[in-house]
Amino acid sequence: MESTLKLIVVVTGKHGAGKDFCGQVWASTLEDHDHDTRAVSISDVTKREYADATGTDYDRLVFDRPYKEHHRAALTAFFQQQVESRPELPEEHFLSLVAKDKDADVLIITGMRDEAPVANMAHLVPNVKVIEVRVKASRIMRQTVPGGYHANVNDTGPSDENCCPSLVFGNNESGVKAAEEFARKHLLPLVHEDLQKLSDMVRVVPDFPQPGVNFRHVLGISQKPDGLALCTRLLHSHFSGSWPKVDAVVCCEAGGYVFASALAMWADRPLVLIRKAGKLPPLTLLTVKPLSYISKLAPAQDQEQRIEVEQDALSGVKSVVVIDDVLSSGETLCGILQLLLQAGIQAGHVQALVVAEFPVHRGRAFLRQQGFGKVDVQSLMVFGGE
Ligand SMILES: O=P(O)(O)OC[C@H]1O[C@H](OP(=O)(O)OP(=O)(O)O)[C@H](O)[C@@H]1O
Ligand SMILES: Nc1ncnc2[nH]cnc12
Repeated sequence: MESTLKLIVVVTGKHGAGKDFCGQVWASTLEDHDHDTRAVSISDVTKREYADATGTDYDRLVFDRPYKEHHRAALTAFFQQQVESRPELPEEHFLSLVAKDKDADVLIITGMRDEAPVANMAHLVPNVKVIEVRVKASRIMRQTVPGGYHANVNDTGPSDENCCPSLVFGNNESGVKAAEEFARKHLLPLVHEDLQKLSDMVRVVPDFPQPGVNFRHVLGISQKPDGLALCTRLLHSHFSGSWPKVDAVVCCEAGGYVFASALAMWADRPLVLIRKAGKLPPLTLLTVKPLSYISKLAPAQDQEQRIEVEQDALSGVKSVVVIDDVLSSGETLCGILQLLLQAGIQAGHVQALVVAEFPVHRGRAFLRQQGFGKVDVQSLMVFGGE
């Protein structure tokens, strides 16, 4: 599908948190900065089908809050029933929205019920960056929204159990101003032209390492004039956490070393190096992992790898950022996370930042399956797998 879309923002949060309000404000802030932005609700598709099936008024379901509240439980049951008979329906709804607004720069989607929208949907639009922004508001605040929080409404909202939103917006203060400020600070950088500049530095090599693969030479950025400096600056500024709270920058040989070393120096944080087994002196922690997606395609070799980290390098370390050049199948990041876990560092204290992600290989879904969904994973660029 030919598309100009660069960014899809999926807005999640509890009932009455102000998701639609935020979506509208963020869209107009991005518009003010010349990014063609559309804010749409994925539940409108279901509302239309529900209205057709039950003879209810579609316009009132969308615009009349009390009317919508009255039908909320029945609408939810209707959607659940539909999904039971057609499990692929959420993906179909997502793709139909994207197809409608494929000529925009940014699409802001509210109303999605998926637990982990980035892990579950991003592979469907592999050239577009997809992020989840969770809107959080106190119960008091949610009660002030017209037609907002009702004690009898299922209030669980999205769970933090095995997933981590890309960003969180606290919708508690001065309404429009705070939401505008959030869009300027956190969303505008995601469509900044510097990312395109970085992407232009990635050489595409057809039929490498196998016929049919378009290899993206992400590591080659560091061989371009100013490439490493640009990439380091972007990694530093795109990190959504707080650098002073990071105890160490963790990386695995070989690709990760280049970008992690430069970033660790820039952020003034110590490095922790993971190497293939047998290279680091004892005492070490060890794990066995399958090869990365791209290494599996290289000429015959073992299908497994043993990787190690020095125990001492992680002693006293509580919170880390993992840096890698690429995330594709997630095998490498999973191996790193297993080593960190052995050292007592839980997923909730790890953030991962990669230069390029290949969502078609479903790395995020794999990490969730392995129990690492709580790790906050961010990527500067995304590439399709063609
Ligand atoms: O998500 P995955 O499928 O694991 O792919 C990502 C990994 O692939 C590459 O490493 P590779 O293992 O090929 O080794 P290298 O860095 O030594 O080239 C890259 O440096 C990442 O670490
Ligand atoms: N096409 C590709 N180029 C470089 N690294 C990759 N990892 C997975 N797919 C890749």
